[in-house]
Order: sequence, then C-alpha cells, then structure tokens
Amino acid sequence: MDDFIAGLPKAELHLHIEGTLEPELAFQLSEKNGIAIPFQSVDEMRAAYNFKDLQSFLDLYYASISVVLTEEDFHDLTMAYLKKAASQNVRHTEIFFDPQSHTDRNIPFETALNGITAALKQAQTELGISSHLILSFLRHLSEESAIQTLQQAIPFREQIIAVGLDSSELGHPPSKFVNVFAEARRQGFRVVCHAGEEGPPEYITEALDLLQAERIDHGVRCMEDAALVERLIEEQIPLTVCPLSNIRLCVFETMTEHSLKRMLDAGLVVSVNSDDPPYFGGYVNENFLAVQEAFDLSRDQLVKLARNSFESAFLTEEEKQKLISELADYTG
Ligand SMILES: Nc1ncnc2[nH]cnc12
Ligand SMILES: [Zn+2]
Repeated sequence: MDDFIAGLPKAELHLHIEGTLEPELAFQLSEKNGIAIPFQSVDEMRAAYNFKDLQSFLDLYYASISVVLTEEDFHDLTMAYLKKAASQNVRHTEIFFDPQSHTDRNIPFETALNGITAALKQAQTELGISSHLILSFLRHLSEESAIQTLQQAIPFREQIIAVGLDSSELGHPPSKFVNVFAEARRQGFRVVCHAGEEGPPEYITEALDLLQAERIDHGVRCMEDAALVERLIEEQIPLTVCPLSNIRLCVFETMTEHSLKRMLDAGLVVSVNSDDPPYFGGYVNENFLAVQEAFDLSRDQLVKLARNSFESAFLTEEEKQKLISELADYTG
C-alpha cells in the first residue's frame, strides 16, 4: 500500500506555508538573519513538537516563523514544500499564507506574497505542480485588522484565489468576521474557513451561513450534528481533513477514533491533507498511510479520497477532469 499511496495522483488543499518550516531551514535562517531561536539543536526543536491542544502548537508556530524575513526566505520556504509535495505526486496544491503574522513584525505584505508566488511559478515550470494561494485571516485578531489585510491584498487580487480563516478557533467564531468576508466576496475572492477542528459544529454552520464558505477546513466535529452532516452531503461541501494534525493536537486520542472513515462512509466530500507537516510528523502521503493503516482502507477508498481532493479544488471543470482522468488511469 505504501507504493500505491506514493504514486497516487492527488491534490493538497489544506497546507499552511508558515507551517512547513523544517527545523533545518529554521536554523539556517536563524543564523543568516541573526534571529535567535530558543533551541540548541534541530533535534531539540523537533522534540518540542509535543502539543496538548491547538493553542500550544500555535504559540510555537508563530514564534518559529520569526526567522523568515526576506522575499528570498519566503521563496525558499515555499520551494522546499513544493519539491516535497511534487515528490509525493501532489499534482495541485492550494496553499494558505497568514499575512498578519508577517505584517505584524513589520514585513511588508508584498515581501511574503512575492516570495511565495515566485516559488509557485517556478514549481509550475520546473516540477509540473500547479498551485493557488489562499490568504488566511488570523481569527484571534480583530475584524478591523482583517479588513486592513484585505485592503493590502486588493492590488494582488489576481494572485490570490480565496480568503480563509485560521488560528485559535474557540472563542473566535466565524460570526466575528461577517463584514470582511462580505467585502472579500464582493472583490471576487472564493471563501474557505477553518471550522469544527476544536470548535463546535455550530461554527461550521456559521461558516456556511454567515461567511458563505464553499469549503470547510477540518470540519471533523460535524459528525456530532446529524442534520449538519446531511446538509454537508446535500450541498456537497468539501471538507479538508488533516488526520495527523488532529492526533497531534489531541482532537482525537488515536487514529482509530478519528472521524475520517465515518465521514467517508457517510458520503461527505473529504480529502486528506497535512496542515503543518513537520510539526505533525508527516506530509500528505504519511497522512494517507496513517489512515490507511488505522482503517484498513482499500485501494478504491484511497482513490476516492484522491478524487475528492481534485473535485474539491478551485480548478476549472476542464482542469479537474484532466487530473481525474490521470487518476482513473492509475493502477499503482
Ligand atoms: N490546524 C490549524 N488550525 C488553525 N490555525 C492554524 N494555523 C496553522 N495550522 C492551523
Ligand atoms: Zn489548518
């Protein structure tokens, strides 16, 4: 099954570029930029990836990104992820970036954006991997701050396909961001939203009703609300699930308790993604492998998850069909 998963064509739709910083690159950038990190070695840094909940992870995630400063740093960070993704046969990826985590440390919006987009373009030609970029607002900050961030994004509208909402979920419901999402939709951005990771199913409903989210990131707690599950199936709302992330952040105690298999069996449009791979112990293929092993998934079920990833992407019908036919030809 390892080889079957390795070669399976797939899309990755839930990936935070800031969360792809490997300790090795963090140390290189720390030295280059003269910014200290509170670890003596790569091993010590990796050993700190031991979280009790989402917030304990976010504290380290925001502290670690402080070493990434220049356009070149953002380019190198993004290129490292894209090379890894291409090596795992990711054919298309939709990447989050958190501009407020950079503008709040006086890095101009366009420094992060230009570095990331240069890498996306380079990877399209050199690695044959296509990508879209999603601007994610930090929900622990104010709506006013999100509005300012949206304004900074307007000149770069063509380079950003969608807006999303991430960071500390509990206590920061989608309803806090109704105005900024309404304006983003007016500007032509597609809409996604992290909901139902640590937060209750009501946050998923709010994301759909109040933000008009077209895709839910995580959404694993939808299974607590049968009417919501029915709605998500009826409306074919995709859910980008991140199995290893959910275990490392203690959303579920063990993989066999994870809701992914129940979600798949119910007919929800679920895909498998890595979220913040070095922090959670694996890129997309390690996530596929973990759920395959926990639930003894068949080849057909793995193909279904890969097909869902293409169906859920912000691609044209023609682009989707091309990738789906590549998947149909795949025999492992
Ligand atoms: N899993 C996650 N949930 C919320 N915000 C995040 N930012 C990076 N990873 C995240
Ligand atoms: Zn996420």
